[in-house]
Amino acid sequence: MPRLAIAPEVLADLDAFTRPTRRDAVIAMRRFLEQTTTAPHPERVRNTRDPRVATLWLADGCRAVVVRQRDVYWMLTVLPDAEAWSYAQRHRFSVNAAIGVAEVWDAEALERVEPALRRSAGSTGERLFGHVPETDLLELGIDALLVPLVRLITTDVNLEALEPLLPESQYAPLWVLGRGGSMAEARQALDAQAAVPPGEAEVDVTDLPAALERTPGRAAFVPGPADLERVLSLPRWCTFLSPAQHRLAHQSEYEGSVLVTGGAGTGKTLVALHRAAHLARAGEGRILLVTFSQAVAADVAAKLDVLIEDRQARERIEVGNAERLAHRIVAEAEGRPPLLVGGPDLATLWQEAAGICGDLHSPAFLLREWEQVILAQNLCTLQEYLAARRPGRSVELDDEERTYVWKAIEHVTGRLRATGRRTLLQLAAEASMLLGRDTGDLLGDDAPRREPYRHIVVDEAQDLHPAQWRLLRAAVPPGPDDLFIAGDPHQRIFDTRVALSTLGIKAETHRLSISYRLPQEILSWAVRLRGGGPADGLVDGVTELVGFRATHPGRRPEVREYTSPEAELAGLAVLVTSWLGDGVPSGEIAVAARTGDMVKEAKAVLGAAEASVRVSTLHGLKGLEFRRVALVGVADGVVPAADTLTPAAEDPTARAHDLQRERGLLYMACTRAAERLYVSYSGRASPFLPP
Ligand SMILES: Nc1ncnc2c1ncn2[C@@H]1O[C@H](COP(=O)(O)OP(=O)(O)OP(=O)(O)O)[C@@H](O)[C@H]1O
Repeated sequence: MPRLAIAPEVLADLDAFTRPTRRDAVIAMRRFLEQTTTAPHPERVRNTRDPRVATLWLADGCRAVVVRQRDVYWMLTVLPDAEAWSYAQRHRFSVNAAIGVAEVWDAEALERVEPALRRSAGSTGERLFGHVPETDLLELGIDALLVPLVRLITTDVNLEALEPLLPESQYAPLWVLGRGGSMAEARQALDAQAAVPPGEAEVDVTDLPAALERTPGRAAFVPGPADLERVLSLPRWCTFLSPAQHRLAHQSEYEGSVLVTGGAGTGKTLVALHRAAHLARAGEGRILLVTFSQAVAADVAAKLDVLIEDRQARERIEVGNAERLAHRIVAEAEGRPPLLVGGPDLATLWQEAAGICGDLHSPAFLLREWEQVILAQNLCTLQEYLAARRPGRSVELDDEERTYVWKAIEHVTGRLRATGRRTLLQLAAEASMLLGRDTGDLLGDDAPRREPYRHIVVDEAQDLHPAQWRLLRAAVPPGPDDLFIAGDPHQRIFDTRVALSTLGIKAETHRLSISYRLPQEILSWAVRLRGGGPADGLVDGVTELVGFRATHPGRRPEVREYTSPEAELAGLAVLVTSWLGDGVPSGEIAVAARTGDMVKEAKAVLGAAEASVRVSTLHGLKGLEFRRVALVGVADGVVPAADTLTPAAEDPTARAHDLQRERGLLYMACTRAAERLYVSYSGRASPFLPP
């Protein structure tokens, strides 16, 4: 029986055919797998660059291109007849000599660009890889046939133009070298292309079937018709991960905790979903998948339903957020749901507290001190507070001042206690103490009384507060695969700059750097907006955005200036109407603004224009993705929101952090757009917008 491996492109290719043709094509594939008498058979194509390539007739005007070796057929694409033959003639198929993965490259297109490269090389002495010895290029897995062409490349722009024509496993190390990276860095980029390391044995470049087994992102083996149906009917992200994503999600076991960082759209959520699925299938205990909000949780839960076929495994995973977990634990312990304090009441209490301090410190200063120093370190007594470090707070407080501040804060906590109310962070702190007390050494398998989870997978980890981290830490016993954490410090939208190591979470760290969501133009614009600089939190030290790149080109973001807010809103209505007119489903369009008032105005104007799409605050976009995103009111004084900034006179460090947070918020919102980004303002532009 033949063994069939499906490439990811086949899914979208089949969708391009009419429904009856698609159905016939799938029936033909099934017959091929089962080798029935009516099964299609491989037909040779004339003038191919590779003798192993053939086509399979699947339906009228619909043909698959396969590369065959021994009993394995790698199905690369499904196209109308003439296009299938042309594809078969144009491409080469090889095994990367360094890491043993299967590769496809458009040899004809490369031959066509060679004269232009030669001309450009002739007109200048410059060579991007002139200094790199041939042995190094070969060591980096560059195919010997390609080395002469690589030698002709003069600039990184030349190289980038070749990206669509080269296999990613050859492009990735070249890209690093081309930007001045060292051999070691280029080797790292190459190794990241191996989903399954080739092991000690030397790679056999003639063994394509073995290479396909090492290339799960480009070849899904379908042993039988049921597997075939499943791969063809599921969305692509369920089956095909990039090598780095695959390795992270499917490693059989990690010794302890894992942290995955990466820029926007690099697949962190996807990896978290696949890791949760992997752990659930391995079948040991309950798993909590923590997301940021209930809205995102619903989306994540629906994706898990699609990803995990086995119902028992699916039921092992609970999707929730830290607030909900804390609420449940406290409710269970106290026998009734805890009462939460409302925002206005809390604001009044902080006003009173500031009065107690003789108005030496503002309510905002006291609130920060409480959340970022006292709750963050779980300080329970004045003595502990007097002895504590106050990281991130630049205003020094001597013992006397700290005692005043403590008293003021005690006023708030005392009033809350007296009225039986709590904040969400207090609830988290309480829940982690309850878990510590109730589980303690009961976390083992012998007495799993309140042991909540065997594994916790955390997405959007950059915005969790230390109190919430302590809760998660207490909710899973330390051990192999206890915490799998994904986050991006550059997208942080709250003031929670905490390194996991300071919370006793020692995580091995990995990084994803290729964005599958953002077109290159949106990515580079957003990076300029973010400042490209480092961000702290999660990891020790800082995370840089260097090496962050996109897989595809697109349109540049459109930035529009208006003379008045009315004109800006009218412009928004025209824009969204035109997007809907382009056939973009309303669920794939998002409009957002910094303030609630602007959200209301945008809703009103879009409602009047019968352009009903999602409209939210910038915060409301977190964790989501849309084809097209319009951000309005991105003006000076609005972004950053003046009322959220600590006055520099009061605490310059806090102000700098506030500005970073606001910048991160705008960056996060901009990077939700998979296809088009529109940003508008009236008056002066936000200082965050790149020139
Ligand atoms: N290997 C891949 N191939 C194709 N598409 C991918 C791949 N990895 C991720 N994607 C797609 O890219 C998009 C972004 O993925 P995901 O939401 O997991 O990224 P993220 O890193 O969590 O993003 P963010 O931090 O910006 O929220 C999704 O549409 C996802 O399906």
